[in-house]
Amino acid sequence: MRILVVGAGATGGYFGGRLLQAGQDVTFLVRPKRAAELASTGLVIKSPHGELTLRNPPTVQATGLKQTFDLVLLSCKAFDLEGAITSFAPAAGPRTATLPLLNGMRHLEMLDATFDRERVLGGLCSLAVTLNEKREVVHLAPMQSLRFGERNGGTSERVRVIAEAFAGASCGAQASETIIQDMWEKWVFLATLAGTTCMMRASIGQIVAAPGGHDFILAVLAEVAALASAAGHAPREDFLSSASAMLTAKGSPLTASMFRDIEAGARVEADHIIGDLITRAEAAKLPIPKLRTIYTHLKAYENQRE
Ligand SMILES: NC(=O)C1=CN([C@@H]2O[C@H](COP(=O)(O)OP(=O)(O)OC[C@H]3O[C@@H](n4cnc5c(N)ncnc54)[C@H](OP(=O)(O)O)[C@@H]3O)[C@@H](O)[C@H]2O)C=CC1
Ligand SMILES: CC(C)(CO)C(=O)C(=O)O
Repeated sequence: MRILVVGAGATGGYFGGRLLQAGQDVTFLVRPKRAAELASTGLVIKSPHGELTLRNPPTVQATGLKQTFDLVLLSCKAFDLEGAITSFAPAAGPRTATLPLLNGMRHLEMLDATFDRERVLGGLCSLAVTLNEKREVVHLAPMQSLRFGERNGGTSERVRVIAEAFAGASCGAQASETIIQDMWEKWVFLATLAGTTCMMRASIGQIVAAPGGHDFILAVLAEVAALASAAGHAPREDFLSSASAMLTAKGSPLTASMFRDIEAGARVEADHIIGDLITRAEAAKLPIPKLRTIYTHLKAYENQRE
């Protein structure tokens, strides 16, 4: 199976690197700066699951994309999606499956508009990864999971083939027969985690230890969960109880990748992760006072960066 990983940042570098390590036919679609970095230092992964340096990982730049691939693993940030779609479109033939790893949901509609719905799978990843100052991929905690599946549910031959390609990569990848529900639940968790830790500039444990912190987190969770329910994807009971526990755990160092981006002064996916929820709340006429404050805060941060 020929796999094109779009982006060799934190998530793309991690999962693409694990696939390469397992002997899969992987090429990274990168921009010039990242191409030069990878050519000079290789792709370096530092992880509790094992460190890895891949010298000269196969890369291609948009102008050099001449052939189609079987699978596109899409790992850009939401604000780069339009440009990324234009770049990888020549690699997506009629039988190419695109598997996005982005948080949120709105990217599915954007991908459908270019590639048609049946060529776009559902997907998500759960792990904490970042690029350090040496541009190495640093995996911050043992948790790792990547899920993918048919958006109409059930399974298919192409999903089975993708699962086979991931089988030797030991990166927690697994097919799902309920991927859209899984993506909604991930969004509920992430929006609560990113919204609260970014606004408070603190980890879950530090927020919980502050007066009103525990209740604030649960109130945000309730707002996002109500939106998922209004969209027909009410979070499942077991998800809600484990999410509530993780999001209110005393002493927890947990933060979101968006929090790490803010700490680094980097751009954030405010519109994709929180703004899209506000749009949906307005359509459903649901009150979301906490999410509105979080969104104002993130947009003010973005204004400050300009
Ligand atoms: N980091 C994490 O722990 C997690 C992140 N996510 C989600 O995964 C998604 C990706 O995040 P993450 O991996 O952290 O982001 P990064 O910023 O680390 O990586 C994104 C990469 O995409 C590349 N890119 C963007 N546009 C293009 C293009 N047109 N052609 C080629 N490469 C391109 C960027 O390249 P360049 O270097 O040139 O800018 C960058 O290397 C986000 O939606 C995030 O919310 C989900 C779970 C965990
Ligand atoms: C939920 C979490 C923390 C793990 O995947 C995440 O998606 C992120 O930090 O962006």
